[in-house]
Amino acid sequence: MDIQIEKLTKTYGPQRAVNNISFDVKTGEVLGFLGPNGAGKSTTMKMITGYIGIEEGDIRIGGKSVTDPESNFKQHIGYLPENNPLYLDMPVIDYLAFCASLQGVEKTKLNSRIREMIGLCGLNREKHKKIGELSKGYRQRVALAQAMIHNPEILVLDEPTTGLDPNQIIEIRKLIRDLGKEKTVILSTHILPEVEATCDRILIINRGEIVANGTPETLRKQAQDNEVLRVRIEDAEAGKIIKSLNALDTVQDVDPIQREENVFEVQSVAQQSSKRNIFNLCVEKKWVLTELTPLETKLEDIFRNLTVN
Ligand SMILES: Nc1ncnc2c1ncn2[C@@H]1O[C@H](COP(=O)(O)OP(=O)(O)OP(=O)(O)O)[C@@H](O)[C@H]1O
Repeated sequence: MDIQIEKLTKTYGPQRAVNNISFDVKTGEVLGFLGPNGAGKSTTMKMITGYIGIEEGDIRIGGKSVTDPESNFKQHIGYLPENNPLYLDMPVIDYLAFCASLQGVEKTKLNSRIREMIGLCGLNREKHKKIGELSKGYRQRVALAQAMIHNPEILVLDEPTTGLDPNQIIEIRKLIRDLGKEKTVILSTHILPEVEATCDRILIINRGEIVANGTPETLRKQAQDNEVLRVRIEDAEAGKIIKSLNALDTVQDVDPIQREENVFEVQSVAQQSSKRNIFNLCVEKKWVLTELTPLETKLEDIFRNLTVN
């Protein structure tokens, strides 16, 4: 089920938490929502799930506006809020049964659905404990189980792996990827490797505005106007190599790498590649080229450049 966000705005007092943002999410897509603290991620997610109202703009879910009283959009959405309001006195299994009935899961399917979620979220040993007795990570698993209990077509997950141990993080990321093949998933996180591991597309939001939207590869390409190559050339003197590399038309800058003999970072002029020129130079000079690797811009750098103000 597709989601369309159009010119969405939300103001708290004098502050615009979300400022005129528009984006789409398609079925079978996992969208990673990134942004520094206070950027407006949770506010956007709360509007998508109907937790708070829309001030300006529109959200269409499966083509229908959430402002249409007949759209029943909430039944299609599973939501893991940032601070999940779990009922601490309820045993896990009763809580899931309660959530399932609230979400309208048919009575005949209730037990099998609860069993499935308990297995999927690794809650078997804890299922009879009260939620208040669970560790932080297990509470997060219960929260995930409740978000998925009614098998919704859309999942909105606000920092889904917070508090989980490394094994469970790997399992939950795999689960999100698998779910994302058929469902529409939006997840927010501060963990950049998490986005690379789970998301098809990244949206970066800063001070309520979208500052980037694309696949990790596209964002890297956009950020990297100039090719940077790591080059190792042997059987020649470093000074001569630097001089010859600098003389190539496509090369803008050459930096020798400290502590590594005859290794250089070569930056090309904008929109040009120096790979062939470097190879041909080594052939001509009879130098041995043992490394020629493009250096990628790290997602961390892209994020910092777009969000540090
Ligand atoms: N109920 C509220 N009342 C007043 N201001 C709010 C309220 N909720 C959020 N804000 C403000 O709106 C801005 C965006 O907050 P939001 O929680 O959406 O950010 P976020 O990107 O989810 O941040 P974080 O990564 O820290 O969770 C913040 O400046 C926040 O202080």
